[in-house]
Amino acid sequence: MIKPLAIGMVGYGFMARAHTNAYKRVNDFFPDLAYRPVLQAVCGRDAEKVKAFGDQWGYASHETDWRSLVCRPDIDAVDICVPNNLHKEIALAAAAAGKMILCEKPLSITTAEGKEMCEAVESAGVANTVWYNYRRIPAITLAKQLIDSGRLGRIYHFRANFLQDWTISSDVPQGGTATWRLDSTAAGSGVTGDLLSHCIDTALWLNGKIKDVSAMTETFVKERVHADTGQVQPVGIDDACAFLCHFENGSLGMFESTRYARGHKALFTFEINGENASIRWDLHDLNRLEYFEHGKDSIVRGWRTIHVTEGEMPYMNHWWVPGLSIGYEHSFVHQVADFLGSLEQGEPCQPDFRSALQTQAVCEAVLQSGKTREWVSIK
Ligand SMILES: NC(=O)C1=CN([C@@H]2O[C@H](COP(=O)(O)OP(=O)(O)OC[C@H]3O[C@@H](n4cnc5c(N)ncnc54)[C@H](OP(=O)(O)O)[C@@H]3O)[C@@H](O)[C@H]2O)C=CC1
Ligand SMILES: O=C1CO[C@H](CO)[C@@H](O)[C@@H]1O
Repeated sequence: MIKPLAIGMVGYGFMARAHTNAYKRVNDFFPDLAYRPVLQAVCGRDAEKVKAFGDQWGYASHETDWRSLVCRPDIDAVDICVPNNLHKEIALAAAAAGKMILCEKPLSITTAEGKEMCEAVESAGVANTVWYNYRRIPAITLAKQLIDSGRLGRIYHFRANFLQDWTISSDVPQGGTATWRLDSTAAGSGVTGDLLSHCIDTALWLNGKIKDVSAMTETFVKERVHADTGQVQPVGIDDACAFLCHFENGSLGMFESTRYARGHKALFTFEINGENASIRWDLHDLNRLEYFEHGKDSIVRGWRTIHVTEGEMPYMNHWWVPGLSIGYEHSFVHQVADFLGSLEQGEPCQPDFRSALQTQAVCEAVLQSGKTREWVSIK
């Protein structure tokens, strides 16, 4: 008998849509799972909008205060899809109420807060995961398999970018419901926590721990109108960030992110250079992995494209016939499938809070180094 898992969704914005879609799709494409998500309740402060979302997507009820939602006895798992400054408080309350937690990234605003969140879920013994969903794009999961199988040999370089251009205009306000990412109180940081956190999570997963970082951060537009107060206020987030790092395996890392790269909306790319082979990937072409293997005869050696659409490739036997592509939204379906699978196995679903804390520590060190202009070790 399949067991119901009652979801309490906090937030009804971009990620709430992506996650709800995943909860609705997962059992049809992963029919062997022992659990079935049930859309029990959704929460947001605007009663009319949250009700409309709940009705559209099929939630059984709605709430306007997350404190009521996390205490409801008919909720098994709380999904945190709200601005970053709310993650900690909601997670602590949910853990205290004995709920499983699926928390959006970044885990927290600071590493100290992240530690509290880890301690809370660990002492409550509740299942937990953080939505670093890009790991579950099949091409990235395949890259992990290729690296772990030793095909690349010793790794020398890991470089990653996450580029956007949506904040170039100084007319974009900070704060408010649509632009909370520019308000340091709500977001914690700018591109470091919002975008580089994805690159860092991917890097830690593929290439192991980072020892130290040296960063450069910039805030190009120094003042913006605050959407809530209408006042012009200083901007406290990083608009752009680039950092160098040493990985524990001896390789060097180079990372860059900005919201001022005209022409780029979501250019997430990475490249890994090993002694025997290199890999590169681009979110714009997410079903392909570029691969170069030095061992091939030199007359046929060269970069080749692996189409990650074959049944034996990660997750792909759950979708269409070989050769047909999947998209961004499937990474969330995969994360839900893995979370439900991990409940059955009694295993953590990675990245769990403890693992995501590593990403948080790197983000914090990057921001510190951006201020001090010194190398900072990761604690
Ligand atoms: N994994 C990924 O790739 C991505 C992750 N994210 C992360 O997801 C999180 C949410 O981002 P996103 O979905 O884009 O945000 P949105 O701005 O689209 O939605 C935020 C939601 O939070 C609700 N909200 C805000 N304050 C409260 C509150 N006090 N109580 C209850 N609900 C509240 C808002 O509704 P109302 O105003 O009515 O309260 C709104 O529904 C962030 O942490 C972000 O970093 C975002 C995008 C992609
Ligand atoms: O992956 C992502 C894409 O961009 C969003 C912002 O525009 C991020 O919040 C998100 O984590």
